[in-house]
Amino acid sequence: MNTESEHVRYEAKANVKPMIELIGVSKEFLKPSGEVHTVLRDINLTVGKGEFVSIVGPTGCGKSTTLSLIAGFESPTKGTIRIQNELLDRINRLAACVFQTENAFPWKTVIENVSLGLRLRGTDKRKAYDEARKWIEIVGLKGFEGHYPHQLSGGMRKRVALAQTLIVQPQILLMDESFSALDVHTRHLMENELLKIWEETSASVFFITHDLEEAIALSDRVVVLSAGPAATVKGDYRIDLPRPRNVAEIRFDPAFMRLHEQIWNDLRDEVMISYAHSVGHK
Ligand SMILES: Nc1ncnc2c1ncn2[C@@H]1O[C@H](COP(=O)(O)OP(=O)(O)OP(=O)(O)O)[C@@H](O)[C@H]1O
Repeated sequence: MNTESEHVRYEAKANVKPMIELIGVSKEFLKPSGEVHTVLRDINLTVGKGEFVSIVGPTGCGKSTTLSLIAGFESPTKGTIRIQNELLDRINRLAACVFQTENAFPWKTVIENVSLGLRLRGTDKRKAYDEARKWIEIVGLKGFEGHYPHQLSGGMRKRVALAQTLIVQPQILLMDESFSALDVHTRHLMENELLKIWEETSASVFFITHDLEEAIALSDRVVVLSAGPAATVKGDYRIDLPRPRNVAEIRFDPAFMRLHEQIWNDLRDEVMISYAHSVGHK
């Protein structure tokens, strides 16, 4: 059951302030042949402050490119990106990324890895370690502070990656297939963990996944990108399922199934187009 304060928090989300805005964004790359390859075309997309937005779309359509643009790793060929109402024209300092691959240095222990972000920002060692211990506990790794990454399971290393990212308290969390390498059970645990942590912060999350069920279970909105080249926003769905959610159980909710059917109808067409392209190119 939702408490009253949770209810107010999620009601308020309907009119949240924009944190990330992509306005008429296109992205082109030059092929080695010199030909222009348009990956994204005229993307209009807003992620509100504290909002959890997932993006789904056929393989190769431009999801990671969209994330790179928001992170400021790449700049748009056309259009603008605004972060908290300011034009983004450099690395996005409010954002932190969690990728599919792990971020931990193998020669550093868990606490050294987790505290690193703060140390690099100039925090003294004792304070950084105190803060790291707190985040290690939050992600369920208390007792493993002195372990090296190779002494941990894949799921535990993913927890280290989350703690490494969350310790700097980013206002924007960019996640690219972050849990896709995990077995289903560990994945659900991590997803629930992520929701719990996110609910305690006001971070805006931009989450890339191939898994529509994961997108619906986690998000406030699911955005469908069309098949590339020149992918654009095909659908933008509000997921008004109650919170807090248990990602494993919410899938049995009839409202979840209705949303799944509706979004899948949109996504399936794009997956088929993308598949036809890939077969055509073989
Ligand atoms: N730096 C680059 N230079 C040239 N082409 C690029 C570059 N980055 C991405 N691309 C191309 O842009 C397209 C979209 O790639 P992107 O990785 O964004 O897709 P995606 O939707 O994240 O893919 P997947 O679902 O397979 O992870 C691909 O055709 C890719 O080859």
